[in-house]
Amino acid sequence: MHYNSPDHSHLKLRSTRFIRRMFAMRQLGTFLCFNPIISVLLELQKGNAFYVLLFINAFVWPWVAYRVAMSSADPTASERRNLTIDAALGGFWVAMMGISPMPSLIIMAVLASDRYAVGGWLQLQSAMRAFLLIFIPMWMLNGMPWQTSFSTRTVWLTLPLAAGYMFVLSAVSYKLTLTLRRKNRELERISLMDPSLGIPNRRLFDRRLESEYLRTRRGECRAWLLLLDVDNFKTVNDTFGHEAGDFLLAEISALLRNEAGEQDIPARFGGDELGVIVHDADEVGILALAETLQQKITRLRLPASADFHCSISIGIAAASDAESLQQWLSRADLALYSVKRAGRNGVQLWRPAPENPTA
Ligand SMILES: Nc1nc2c(ncn2[C@@H]2O[C@H](COP(=O)(O)OP(=O)(O)OP(=O)(O)O)[C@@H](O)[C@H]2O)c(=O)[nH]1
Repeated sequence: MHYNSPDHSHLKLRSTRFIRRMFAMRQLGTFLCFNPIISVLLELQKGNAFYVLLFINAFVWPWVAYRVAMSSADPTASERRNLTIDAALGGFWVAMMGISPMPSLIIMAVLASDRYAVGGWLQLQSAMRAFLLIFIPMWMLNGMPWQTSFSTRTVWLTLPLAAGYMFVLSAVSYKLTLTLRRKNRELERISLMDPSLGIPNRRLFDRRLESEYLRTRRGECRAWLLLLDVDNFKTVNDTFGHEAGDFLLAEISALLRNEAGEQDIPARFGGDELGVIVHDADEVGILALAETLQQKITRLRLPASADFHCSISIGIAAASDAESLQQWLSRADLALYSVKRAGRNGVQLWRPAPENPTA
């Protein structure tokens, strides 16, 4: 059974783009090769049949290759075969020109760099094989000529191929590199965000936690960690459904995004647990932020129930009190746990135990 995965149309679009790009490059390449080759063929006084063949290669073959690839069940593989056929055709014309060095070397260089740019060493290997497979017998049948001299006209007609095609090839490669860079950045962003809540995920959270901890140790800022856990979230799911639970988490995340400062990081810690790394604050400021969050979360409503009241427990720890990253995290967790144990809906700041006055 043929199965069209959700990716199918995307893959098809990608191979269509590849074939279109190759079509444009082939049109340009065969056109630029046409002029120096015909110049050498005229110098060698080849028969009319060669001119017709060259015309077909330059102006008909790109269309045939395009049609064949587009109608193939595997367009990319078909286009790769076309690239190998290009090399075989190149081998034929180099043999017919008696290896006239000026156009032959440039044609071989263009064929090699183009194949390598598209498919690396493997594509180049099959192109080289195809080139030699046609070149050797054709050159032998042609009487193994060695055409060492070439006219000024041939030189002038070869120059656009040497300079123009290589420039276009570099421009295409550069454009592809830019696209790849953009996609990499996008992938990196996706891998660090929680897709349903639109805030950073645990991976980014852990990274930033470490950098904020180190900055606090260096005295550059005073970072705090707030861990937030929705109270009785399971009951929300069980009473109003999973979608209502998702809605509530999304609303809380939006609130965290709005209330957090520009340099603070709200993130999903996992499940119904969220966190905020506050870059720089004093104790008064951090407690004020926690209380604001608590009050605003209490005011959230579910679309299905106007009577619903949500509450949240918040544990806080200062990076400056902790001797390690793990200790910072576990102290915020301990503070959160003590709010839960005390009946939920509260804020607890982890503080060092008071010194023993008799000690
Ligand atoms: N809707 C929804 N539910 C989730 C998601 N992630 C985790 N949960 C649920 O969140 C619930 C968390 O439940 P518990 O860890 O028992 O905590 P609680 O019910 O909030 O109780 P306390 O934390 O003790 O107040 C579980 O039922 C999870 O299935 C999510 O992305 N969406």
